Amino acid sequence: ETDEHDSTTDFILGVLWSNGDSWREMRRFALVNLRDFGMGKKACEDKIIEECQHLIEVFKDFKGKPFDTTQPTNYAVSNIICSMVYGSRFEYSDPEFTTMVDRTNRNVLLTASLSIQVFNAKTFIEMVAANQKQNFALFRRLKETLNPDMCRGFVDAFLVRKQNLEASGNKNSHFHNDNLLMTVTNLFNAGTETTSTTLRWGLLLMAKYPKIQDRVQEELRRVIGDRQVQVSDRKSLPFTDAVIHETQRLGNIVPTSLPHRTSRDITFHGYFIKKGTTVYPVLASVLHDPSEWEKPHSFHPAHFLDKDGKFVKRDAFLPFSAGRRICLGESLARMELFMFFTTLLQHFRFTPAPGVRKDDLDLTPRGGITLSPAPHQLCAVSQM
Ligand code: HEM
Repeated sequence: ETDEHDSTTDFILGVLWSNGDSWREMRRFALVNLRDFGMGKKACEDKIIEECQHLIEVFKDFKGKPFDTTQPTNYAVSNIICSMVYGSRFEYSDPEFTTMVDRTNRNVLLTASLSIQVFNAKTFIEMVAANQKQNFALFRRLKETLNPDMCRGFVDAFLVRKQNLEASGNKNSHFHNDNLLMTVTNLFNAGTETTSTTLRWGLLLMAKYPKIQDRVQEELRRVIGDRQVQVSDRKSLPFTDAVIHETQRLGNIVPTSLPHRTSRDITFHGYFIKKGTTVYPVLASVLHDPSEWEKPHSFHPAHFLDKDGKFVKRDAFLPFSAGRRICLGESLARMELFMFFTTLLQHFRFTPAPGVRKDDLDLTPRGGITLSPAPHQLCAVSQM
């Protein structure tokens, strides 16, 4: 009964994609088109494989010296959603791209707590406005070169639909410039920081727990060897799959999901909740539930393995939330996490910076709308 997002969501995402018919139509259009542009399919797998190579080059350039993984990981992950939305990836040296990604990343951190939200509201709004300006410039360029018979990405598909509706005299549709901006911003924001943060948790956990990293790398060597990992390999990599799931479970990176609003009066677990009340679905109540998990607060990949080492699904694994507003990008995020994590672990051994003991690697999350690792550096020691 909480299909609606609360208006705080608009503030957090910097957009107005919250409720009613507009949400329904935009969500449907985004899903259909992202699938057309590869979400969950081979085309997307190929894009991720290409992006992995760019990310590997950046990691290699550090030559095993310690570095902060945030920016390159953000850029690589963001490029996947960019290629679906705008129709092309960007170079990591392109300031038009990097400033947009960096601003989004900063804005997520600015939402750390309510008092900081108020304090930072001006900076937040300025950065949202700057990203909007850049998006309008990108839309303009795409519009100038639009070919209705060959859509390059989501923006093209939206513009073509808008033009067709206008040509048929429909002036009241949801396909207007504001909704284009909102939907693109939603996809860009939701599709970058979440997946990148999860991936960085995964690398940090590997440096912190080298014996688990050993087992992942042993499995990758035994099952894959030197060849490129493919999505279809997942079922043959149960330990690695369990590590990725456990990273998402323990990481609990979207701790309060997005604020929802009850669409009618309801009694839930004996509590009366009035229509229109803001509800925060606290995902830790399932992800860290002591009645569901043997070691709720430890990194324990065996949560997802049976006694024979086979992968097992768990009902309380809900990092993407649930219900009608469940994460729209779940299949994309799962594919990205699997492909990026396995490819990086094939190529590199992740260790703490020299002089830092693995026990000193801090797993206390840094707050915000997402929970990310505290600032840290890792060494990526080349294995191939
Ligand atoms: C590990 C990565 C990710 C996690 C943990 C995650 C988690 C979530 C969560 C918890 C929500 C809120 C659901 C609710 O309101 O109950 C959400 C919404 C959403 N996510 Fe994700 N997400 C991830 C990646 C992505 C990606 C890659 C995309 C890109 C397409 C994406 C697009 C969205 C959108 C558009 C919504 C809003 C859906 C709506 O309001 O109808 N997410 N996500």
